[in-house]
Amino acid sequence: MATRDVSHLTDVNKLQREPDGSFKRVQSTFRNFIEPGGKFEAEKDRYHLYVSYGCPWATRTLIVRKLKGLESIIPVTCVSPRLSKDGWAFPGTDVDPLFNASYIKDIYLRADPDFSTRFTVPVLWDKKLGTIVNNESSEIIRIFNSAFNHLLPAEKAALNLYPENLRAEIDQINEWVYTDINNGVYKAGFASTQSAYESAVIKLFESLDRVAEILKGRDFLVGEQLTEADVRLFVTIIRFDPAYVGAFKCNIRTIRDGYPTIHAWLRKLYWSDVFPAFKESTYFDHIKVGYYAAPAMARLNPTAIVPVGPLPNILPL
Ligand SMILES: N[C@@H](CCC(=O)N[C@@H](CS)C(=O)NCC(=O)O)C(=O)O
Repeated sequence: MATRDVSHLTDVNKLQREPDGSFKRVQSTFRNFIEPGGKFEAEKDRYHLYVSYGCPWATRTLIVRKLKGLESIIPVTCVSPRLSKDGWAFPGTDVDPLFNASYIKDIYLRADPDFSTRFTVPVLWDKKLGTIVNNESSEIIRIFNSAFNHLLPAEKAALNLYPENLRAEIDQINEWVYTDINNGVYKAGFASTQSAYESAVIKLFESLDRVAEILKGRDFLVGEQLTEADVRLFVTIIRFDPAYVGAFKCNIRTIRDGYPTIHAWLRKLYWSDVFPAFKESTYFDHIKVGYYAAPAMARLNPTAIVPVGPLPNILPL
């Protein structure tokens, strides 16, 4: 498929920094919902999910897809763990079953030939209309949480990760967890000045202290049940010791040695028999290769050597 040259948009080494050296994430572009009577209706095998197992944002959608039992309704395809100068590529993990595309950018340019921001994962693709429904993980998990319930067995339909009575508290916690922790690790890792790095890393650890307090004597962040707030935090914390401590210099403390309450919460979710989605959506090999050995990370780790530790990647309960 002939596509225009978008190389200036796909190379993470050329990401623009703010004048003070800090990293600013671009807004996602495709922001549609799946709803009855809308342009995008819930149907089996109409939608396709593209992910990277290394990417925390994409992993949010993988976890919720499994928690809700959507595996047979929404198939998934994973890119190579090595983000290249041309962006996410196929194969490497899976072949693209829809278009045999070489890159995720090819999927975006099918939906919008003039697309001109970042070619990110996750991507929720609509096979019927041949376009992208949504490329914002926080919205894709809300879609998965509720839009397909009528096609699911009662037990899966009943699982609600964003219940009405907890929404205010979930929204509130999501806001600072996103800014200081989920995105905070990237702000530290992608900072191009000492002061931008230091302010990001200090804010990150202040917010981890705050999470540690909340999790004292509790298994979940909000209420007495699993919510999307846990999913959104989990994907960053599971990557913390294996990737962010080293690759992004988030090394004031580790989770396993410095944060007993967060560490207990993390291991309970990862090893949970009730919610196997957490363990089954975690691929430490993709995570380590993705952050340490991808061409896109060459500026941060020019040798592309992948660290052996921590061993094990996650401790038993
Ligand atoms: N807001 C997006 C962010 C997704 C995102 O930044 N994904 C990264 C991978 S971890 C990506 O695809 N980056 C490729 C690029 O920026 O070129 C979401 O949460 O869905």
